Amino acid sequence: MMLKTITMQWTGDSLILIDQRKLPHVVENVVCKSYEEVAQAIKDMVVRGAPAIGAAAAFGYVLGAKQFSHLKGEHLSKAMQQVHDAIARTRPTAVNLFWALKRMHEKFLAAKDQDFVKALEEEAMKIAREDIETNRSIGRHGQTLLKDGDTILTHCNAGALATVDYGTALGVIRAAVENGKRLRVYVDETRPYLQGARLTAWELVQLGLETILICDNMAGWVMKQGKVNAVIVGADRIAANGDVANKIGTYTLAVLAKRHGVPFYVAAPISTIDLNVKDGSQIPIEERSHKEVTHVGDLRIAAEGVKVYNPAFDVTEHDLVTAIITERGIVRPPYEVNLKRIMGVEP
Ligand SMILES: CSC[C@@H](O)[C@@H](O)C(=O)COP(=O)(O)O
Repeated sequence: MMLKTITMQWTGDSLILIDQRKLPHVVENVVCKSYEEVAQAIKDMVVRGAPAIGAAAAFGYVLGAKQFSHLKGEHLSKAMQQVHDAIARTRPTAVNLFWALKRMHEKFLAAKDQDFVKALEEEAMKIAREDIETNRSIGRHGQTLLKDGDTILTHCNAGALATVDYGTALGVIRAAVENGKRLRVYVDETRPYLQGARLTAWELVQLGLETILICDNMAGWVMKQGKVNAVIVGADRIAANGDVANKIGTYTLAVLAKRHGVPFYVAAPISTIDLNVKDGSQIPIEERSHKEVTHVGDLRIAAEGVKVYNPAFDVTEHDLVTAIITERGIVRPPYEVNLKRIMGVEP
């Protein structure tokens, strides 16, 4: 069983990840041969973006199963729980990580006495292939919201690199272009980790789109000048009421979009919706290293001794979200009812 995309390759006994920390200057891979190495790669952001983290976690779980395949009964169950927990501890906000691990763990529990490694590998491949299909479908639905000549603003990276392939927010843009619409895209640099400048700009330029990089604090002025027709972002977790956790700075953009009458769209798979979380206040927000703020790359830019606050995500309240684009269609308010409906859960 093999899989090869820009973001990841599954060879059967290793997960090869493009090292997103080094892009766009260096295109280099990190080879993971154990679940511990996959967990470290997620934690260190070799691989990042909610759907990509989910798929990588699933393959990490398979590697764990291979490492412990000599065990039986209780010993095996304990070891697989340990694999699950080690990968789950890496990053707290993107629910796709927990969604994929739950799916893998349930498969393991159901497979038990059969060839569980084979069953798990099949499940991980299914998660990865489904993700590609899902993103294409998000694109098909989302592109209907855009028209020829539109200018889009996006934040962070919700492209092929943040998924197994194709992307969510960038998937919508790609699908529109594939449908013959000419688009221009403003890309927020996305301080402090610079996913926009380093990853999204790289992807869009390769796709041949007119791509304009701006600093995050320019978005308001660009909107005020009437240069933006729609904002499209991805999501790390969507609460039952439609509140959206996404990369820090997303909330600011949503407020600005409201102020300027610009539609604010969130493109995300159903696996990003967490009905167990009532509203955004219950979503855990990851705080990352102070060095991401005090430094650009390895260059220190802030005074020694300064205090730092570095939340990696924020929550945009549902009333600021014009629509949520999923693989099953476009969801509009009231989200409380319509998200459940699209997920096939009784409201
Ligand atoms: C399709 S990716 C959606 C989100 O995961 C993305 O916008 C984002 O916030 C990524 O954050 P990151 O910290 O780079 O993993």
